[in-house]
Amino acid sequence: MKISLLTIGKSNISYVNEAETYYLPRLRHYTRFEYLKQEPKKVANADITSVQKAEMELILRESEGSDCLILFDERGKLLSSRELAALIGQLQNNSVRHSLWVIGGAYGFHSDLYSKAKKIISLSKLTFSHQLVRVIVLEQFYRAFTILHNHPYHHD
Ligand SMILES: C[S@@+](CC[C@H](N)C(=O)[O-])C[C@H]1O[C@@H](n2cnc3c(N)ncnc32)[C@H](O)[C@@H]1O
Repeated sequence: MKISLLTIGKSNISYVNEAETYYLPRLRHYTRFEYLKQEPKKVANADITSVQKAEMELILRESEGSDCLILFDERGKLLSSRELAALIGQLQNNSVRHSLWVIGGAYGFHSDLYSKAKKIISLSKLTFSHQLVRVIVLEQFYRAFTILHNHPYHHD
């Protein structure tokens, strides 16, 4: 299964760049992994809902080529690392060809987007910056694949 991770928002933070340099080759050792970075939408005289709507349209356009849309959102379902690994394994076993996982921008997702997603995953009850979530998700994807391949990285 190809995994695409779509991120929305600017990021020139060195710890994010370092995490990308560290985890992307490790992840690509296990799977076809596409990392898509989109700039936040600029809308004239923008209110938050208009920005969310423009970003939802962008996400839905990206999702046209995939067969499973998954959102990261603090209001979603909390998963352990083993449960995340199990979800990836389940998608692979269900012959999902291409899953698109999305980290929202500074304002989060438009309310209409939630019903279009197959899963909504929370990484914590805390709200993190979109930059920090990139680091967490890259590490958790890597951890998930080491779990699926019984490689000694995850210990519980
Ligand atoms: C700064 S947060 C969005 C802001 C927040 N929704 C709000 O109402 O202000 C940016 C993105 O990071 C991701 N995110 C932040 N905290 C998260 C968490 N605990 N679990 C999963 N995703 C999270 C989500 O994709 C979110 O859209």
